[in-house]
Amino acid sequence: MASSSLFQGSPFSLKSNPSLPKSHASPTHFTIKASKHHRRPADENIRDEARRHNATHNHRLSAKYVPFNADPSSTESYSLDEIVYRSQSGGLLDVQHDMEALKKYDGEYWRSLFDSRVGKTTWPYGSGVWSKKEWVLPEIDSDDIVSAFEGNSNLFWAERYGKQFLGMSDLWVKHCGISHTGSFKDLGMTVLVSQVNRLRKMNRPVVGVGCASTGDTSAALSAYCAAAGIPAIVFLPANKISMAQLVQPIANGAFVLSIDTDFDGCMQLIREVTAELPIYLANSLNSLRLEGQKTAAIEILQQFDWEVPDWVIVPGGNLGNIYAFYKGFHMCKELGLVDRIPRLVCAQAANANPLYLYFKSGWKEFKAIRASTTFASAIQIGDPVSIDRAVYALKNSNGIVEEATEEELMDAMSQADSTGMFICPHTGVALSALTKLRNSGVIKPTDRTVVVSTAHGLKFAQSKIDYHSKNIKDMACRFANPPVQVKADFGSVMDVLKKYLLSKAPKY
Ligand SMILES: Cc1ncc(COP(=O)(O)O)c(C=O)c1O
Ligand SMILES: N[C@@H](CCOP(=O)(O)O)C(=O)O
Repeated sequence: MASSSLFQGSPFSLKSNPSLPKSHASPTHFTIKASKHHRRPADENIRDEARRHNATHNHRLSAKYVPFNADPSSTESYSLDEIVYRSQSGGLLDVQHDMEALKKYDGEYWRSLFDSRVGKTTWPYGSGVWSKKEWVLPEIDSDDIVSAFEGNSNLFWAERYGKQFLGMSDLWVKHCGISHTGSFKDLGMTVLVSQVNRLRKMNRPVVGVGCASTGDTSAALSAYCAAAGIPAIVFLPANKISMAQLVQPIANGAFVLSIDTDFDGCMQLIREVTAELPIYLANSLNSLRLEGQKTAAIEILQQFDWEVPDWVIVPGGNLGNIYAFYKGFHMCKELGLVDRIPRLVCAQAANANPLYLYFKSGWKEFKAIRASTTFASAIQIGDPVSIDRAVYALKNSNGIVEEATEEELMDAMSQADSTGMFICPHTGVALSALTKLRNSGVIKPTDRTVVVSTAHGLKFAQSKIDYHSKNIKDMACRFANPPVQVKADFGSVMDVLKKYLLSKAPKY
């Protein structure tokens, strides 16, 4: 157990509430006292209030960049205040936390601290990301944080979908896409843009922030930059993202380049450009992003009262997120919040499946591919930058990779919608993977399974319109539910309604 003295100087220091006996000190006490008796002065906002509290905190926790999966003898590391995306050898980087310092607090401490912050407006902990600040960017001043109180997304019990289509009783959909800009990218972008905000205050040479995107990273980057007054530059593959996604950065005032190439071409260009110009790279090649995204994994455990699900299924494209989930789960295990991690499944569209092919080869040879058009357009990626991270995550979680054809993913999306969800095609990919693993008996009927929904269905309304109008070449659109055209007279309306009600009437 953590001794009470360990709470001193912690983010919820005893100094905040010296009247409490040390044996009863807990993060929760601070919050309860604050919410019951404290009234913010009229001329103070929640940021000012946080600044006043933070003056007593001492930051003993830290994090730095190290080469990803480095040899234990490696001494290469960089401050998070440096602008660096690659290791000396050209490999990926990872954010490494001072685990010894974090381990001074036991699992119960962290569980209570994180639980105590849910549902509050205390800056910045009202965010599902920043409620885990000590594990994300422990050293950033709360005043520098750019947050839309992202995270804390719904974990939806997919009761009807699970029962009707899969014979499952414990199926959940983590709605990461019901968020500020409509995708899980908000979780990572709050962290990256906050760090940029800090760098700019330190007069580091960052004029703007840029990304290549299939539509969700660009939306999140544009919104967070707009909130902070930082220029955003987005490279989009022309005619390959949805209208709703295209209009997001335009509306948020970003500098939008529509480029006649695919995502991989845009990614290559933004890497070259950010090496030449004072533009900070916002794609998940930048490991800062994954620090925010990993909090979705912690949140899932928290929502299950720190019980570990058996499976978590994540749609994969550039492959940062599957590693972020692994990292979040692994940190919870290492720091004693839980005693195991779930098995991970990465789900890819068959039209954009380089990881699946690699997995099927027994991890023998990775080949980048040219991804074909897919309704899951945000994962139309053939040369994922985080391939090494994904393989690491899957190997260390006894993971699996599955794929879904266009028809499978659209049918799964439509079936899910018919049970009250309104999911994106990428979530359809994940649900198809689940169906295959259920049919093959790998996932059992009673296994607690979480499907990660990565974007809001409204961003992909056109794909649903095409499906329900049976307007897709070579697709049966078996679950289409087109509107019935009917004349504007009582008799005609009654006729179609009676027919409908008869088809729905219970058979006794
Ligand atoms: C909606 C959606 N789902 C899934 C993904 C895949 O995430 P990742 O690139 O981290 O694999 C992306 C982006 O790539 C996305 O925008
Ligand atoms: N789906 C992504 C693709 C880029 O992924 P990133 O996580 O590396 O930024 C998008 O929406 O752009």
